[in-house]
Amino acid sequence: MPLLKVSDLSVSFTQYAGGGMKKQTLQVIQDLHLSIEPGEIVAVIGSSGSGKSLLAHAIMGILPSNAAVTGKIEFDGVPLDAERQAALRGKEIALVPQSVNYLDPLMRVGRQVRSSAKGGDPAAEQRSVFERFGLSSAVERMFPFQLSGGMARRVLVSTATISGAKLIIADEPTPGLNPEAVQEALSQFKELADEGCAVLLISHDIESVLPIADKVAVFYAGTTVEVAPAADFGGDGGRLRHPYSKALWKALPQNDFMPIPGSQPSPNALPAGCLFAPRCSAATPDCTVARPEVRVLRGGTVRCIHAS
Ligand SMILES: Nc1ncnc2c1ncn2[C@@H]1O[C@H](COP(=O)(O)OP(=O)(O)OP(=O)(O)O)[C@@H](O)[C@H]1O
Ligand code: NI
Repeated sequence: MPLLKVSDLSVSFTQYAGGGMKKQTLQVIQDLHLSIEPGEIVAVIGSSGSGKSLLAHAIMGILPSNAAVTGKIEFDGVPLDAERQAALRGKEIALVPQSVNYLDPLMRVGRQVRSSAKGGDPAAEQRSVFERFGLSSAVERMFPFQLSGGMARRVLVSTATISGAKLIIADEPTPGLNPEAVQEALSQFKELADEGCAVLLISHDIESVLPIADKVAVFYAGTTVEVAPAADFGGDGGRLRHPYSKALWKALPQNDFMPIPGSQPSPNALPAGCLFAPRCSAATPDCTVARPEVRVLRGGTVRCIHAS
């Protein structure tokens, strides 16, 4: 049984445009599906604005109050409603945020990390988790502004680890880190997965996450166009199922370095049929009729009527 199962998730925001007279709906996530098993690392890949962070916030239950959510999120086989989200947040489900701005600027970091401990001896647990992630005991007494980027990231990972969470959601955990620090950060997530934790790893950078990911979910304009075993990202991309995943793969410098023409549609101007059709070289008139359903194909899933 998956630890987390997201089905048909949609998120929209209502905004008032044109001097507050006109109401517009921004459809930011549509019919999104995703599941993750204990011990598994699922990488969520997609360009800026594709809905990656909003998915994380929807699972955590921290979307802004003007967001309307439909669909189903289940954790451990039980629906994850607002009450359960509040009860599990920071305990069974932990977020490793992108930025140190999520730390309390006025509290020493040791104390912040200890406040997430679930065991009986928070001080001992905090020391052991700091040791595990190479943070000296002096760091305990520092304030967030005194930390380097790499130290701050280790503090954030320490907080998630000490909580003993079953699901860790890491939102772009490696921005601005040098390549060695990126590898170090990713190996820490791999260790947590090896200990049985499910890890949802959000990233722009498909290459760096591939070595540790089990599955890759490719996001486009607020939906999952493909979920593939990580091993399918290889060679000329021929094992991939969706034209967008293939195009992403081919766009990498070490592959064809071919950019994808056009741009991702904005949430207030989504095309009627397949969201990728306007940019797809394989699109036919059928593609513009309706949103393609999710299909299971060769051990993955795809939303494309032509995929085979
Ligand atoms: N509070 C909000 N109100 C209206 N629109 C929003 C709100 N928050 C996010 N959006 C829009 O939702 C879409 C998805 O945003 P999201 O932050 O999930 O993207 P992302 O994939 O995480 O991008 P990035 O890689 O840049 O972090 C974007 O078009 C964004 O502008
Ligand atoms: Ni984001």
